[in-house]
Amino acid sequence: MSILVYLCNIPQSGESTLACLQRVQIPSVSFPAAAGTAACQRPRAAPGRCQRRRRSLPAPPPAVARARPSATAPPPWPSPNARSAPAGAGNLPMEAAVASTGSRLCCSPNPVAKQQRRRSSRVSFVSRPQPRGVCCKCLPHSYARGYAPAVAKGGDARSVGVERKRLAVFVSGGGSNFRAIHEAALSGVVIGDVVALVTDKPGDRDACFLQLFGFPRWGFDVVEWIDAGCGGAEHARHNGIPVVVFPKSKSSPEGISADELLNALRELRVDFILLAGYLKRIPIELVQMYPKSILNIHPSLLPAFGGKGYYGLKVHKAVIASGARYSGPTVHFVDEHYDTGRTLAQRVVPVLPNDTPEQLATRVLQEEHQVYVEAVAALCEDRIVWREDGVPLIKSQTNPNEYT
Ligand SMILES: Nc1nc2c(c(=O)[nH]1)N[C@@H](CN(C=O)c1ccc(C(=O)N[C@@H](CCC(=O)O)C(=O)O)cc1)CN2
Ligand SMILES: NCC(=O)N[C@@H]1O[C@H](COP(=O)([O-])[O-])[C@@H](O)[C@H]1O
Repeated sequence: MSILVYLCNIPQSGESTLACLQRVQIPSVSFPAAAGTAACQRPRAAPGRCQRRRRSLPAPPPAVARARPSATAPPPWPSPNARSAPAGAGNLPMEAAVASTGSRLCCSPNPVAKQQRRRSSRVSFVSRPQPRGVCCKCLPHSYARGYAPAVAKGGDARSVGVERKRLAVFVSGGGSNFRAIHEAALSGVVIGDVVALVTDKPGDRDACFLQLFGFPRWGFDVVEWIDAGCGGAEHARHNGIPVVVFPKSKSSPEGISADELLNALRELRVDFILLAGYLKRIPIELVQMYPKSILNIHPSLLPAFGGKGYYGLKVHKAVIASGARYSGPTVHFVDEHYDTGRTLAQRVVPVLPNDTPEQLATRVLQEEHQVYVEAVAALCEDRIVWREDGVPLIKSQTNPNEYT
């Protein structure tokens, strides 16, 4: 049995390998791998040279093979007429009454599903410092329990007693929202760690850019291109974050199946999934395994301009063509359909009379980076409360009686 382990020279000048691994929160592992699992993505632009080394490893213990998550159906949304959420319906005991609305609030997410996801991993792994830093790569269902992430600098009183949440971010393109979330996690604004980047576009920058913005933008400055667009997977590789390719497709044959993805997320002990410009539908098995635990950011004021066909510049073109005077991003929980999950947060920006789709996209994107980080910070601090009619609210960090 053998896997490819790519060793890269990640350490910065004068930095020890271990310090480097702690800085980028990268596991230093070599582990058994099951045959035929998706290969990891080779880092492309890592600072040092990547050396490709084939190693033979013992076959994985049988326990590692294809353990399947037992997803539980999500609790039914409480009926608007319900006096209170049904017991055990995924809501914790009432948290408080909100004077302004007279409604009652409950907590989430569903502790039962969360407990199931946290079932101890049966993966054993051999962890030893690599001679020259480690690029990454976990093979999906044999991923070793990660290196305990270093506590991000900037941790403050908010983080005392709050367990750092483990985040998987899904991207298809440039990844500016992913980078904003990752930077917020490293700075301590978000009490969590990005432990995986999932993408359907692991590295084909042209296709990814075309995909997201729907047209070629050849001939403009490459730096702008990288900054503005296809870099989600690149940023992950640069920062030692494992990249998982999902789904499998002709353009990404190394991708994994939905079952393998569920397994990988459970092995990674992921608490929350954050979609950030991901263009594929999240399968219902994943939605059921992560009730009230998957967020998405959409670049319009949902429910307007959402659903199948509404992504990237297509959204902004439709907004401008409609004559709408305002637009803005929506952060919402994800259900099995495109953009129909419960809205959690929105920001508003003006649509100017001579706006081009690109100009509006830029204005909206600036707000996305802020509102998504705020929503993810609230999610990681358990500050999301669910009104009895099923509307999620964000409890203020400073005033527990204030909600948005
Ligand atoms: N189960 C869910 N999956 C996803 C959701 C969701 O709300 N529920 N959100 C999308 C993100 N998104 C809008 O925010 C979105 C992405 C893509 C599309 C779309 O029409 N896609 C095309 C295929 C595009 C491609 O593969 O290049 C399509 O399905 O025909 C609409 C909305 C992420 N997943
Ligand atoms: N319907 C989904 C959709 O259109 N998502 C949008 O894709 C862009 C991704 O940018 P990023 O890769 O720079 O974060 C963002 O504007 C996001 O709202």
